[in-house]
Amino acid sequence: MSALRPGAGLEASRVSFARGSRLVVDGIDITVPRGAVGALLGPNGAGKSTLLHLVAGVEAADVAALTLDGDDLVSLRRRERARRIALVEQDVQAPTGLRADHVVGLGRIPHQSAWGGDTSRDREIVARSMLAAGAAEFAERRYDELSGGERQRVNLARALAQEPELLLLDEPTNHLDIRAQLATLGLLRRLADDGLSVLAALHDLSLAASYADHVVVLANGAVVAAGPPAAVLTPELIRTVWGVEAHVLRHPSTGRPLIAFAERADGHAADPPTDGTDAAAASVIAGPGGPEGFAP
Ligand SMILES: Nc1ncnc2c1ncn2[C@@H]1O[C@H](COP(=O)(O)OP(=O)(O)OP(=O)(O)O)[C@@H](O)[C@H]1O
Repeated sequence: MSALRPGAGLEASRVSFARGSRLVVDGIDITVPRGAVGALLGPNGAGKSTLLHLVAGVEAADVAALTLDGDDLVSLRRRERARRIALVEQDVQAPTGLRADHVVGLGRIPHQSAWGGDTSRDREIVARSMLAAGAAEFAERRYDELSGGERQRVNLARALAQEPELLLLDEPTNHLDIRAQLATLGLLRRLADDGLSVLAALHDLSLAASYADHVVVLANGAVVAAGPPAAVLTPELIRTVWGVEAHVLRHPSTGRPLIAFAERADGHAADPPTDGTDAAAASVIAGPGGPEGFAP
């Protein structure tokens, strides 16, 4: 990794945004240092997608101080911002009939001149991005005929093709089978290790704890906790924010938090485990060091 200057990465402060009279993002401060993976957690409607949109510039914050590597994002021209920040959204509209590799090629637009068209370098980056995101096998298929998980991989490839400094992802594991989830988060981890800043909204607390350096928990548009996963993801916090009972175990190989929910089928909280055996019954996930990529 290259030497970092102070303030490298994303620094967002006092980010606020109202829809009508309702403040849906309420004075949020968030930092994602260069080379770090940050996970944005919180219940439905907490404001995660809205915050990602505000950072990406899809919507304009009412109030915000946003810098990327010390540069003011708010005053940056749209094209420059698109060169430096990529957003993987949950639902992407693409023109009907477009091939998957052409959708990925859209990620090159901020780097191209108006009359230049695709260069061999653009095509090489598209192919490399599709391979990294596990989407190479769909390259010639129509995007609108792909499954949800296949489209999700193409969306990630498109963002990688943008060659951003900051990668924002809204539930990037949505629709993905477990192998693809682990491959995606492993890929994000490796990209961050190479210097990318990553901020992903996630619902799976154990996956977030396995791959993120830092988690930020939102509720009602505000940050309720932030810090290393092991410090933040406590049973008390999970009960307060999500209203569910959980046991926080240790991943047997990584030592990172592993969340086992303690809700019984009748809707009542289960009794806490009496020994460590419940840990084995919890869904054990591979942390960094698990599957290396999409190839079987
Ligand atoms: N287009 C919209 N018009 C009006 N309200 C909206 C719109 N989009 C989002 N909201 C509201 O803003 C709040 C924050 O929504 P947001 O999508 O950011 O939450 P989220 O944390 O991403 O939720 P989820 O986990 O369900 O994706 C919610 O109360 C939501 O209903």
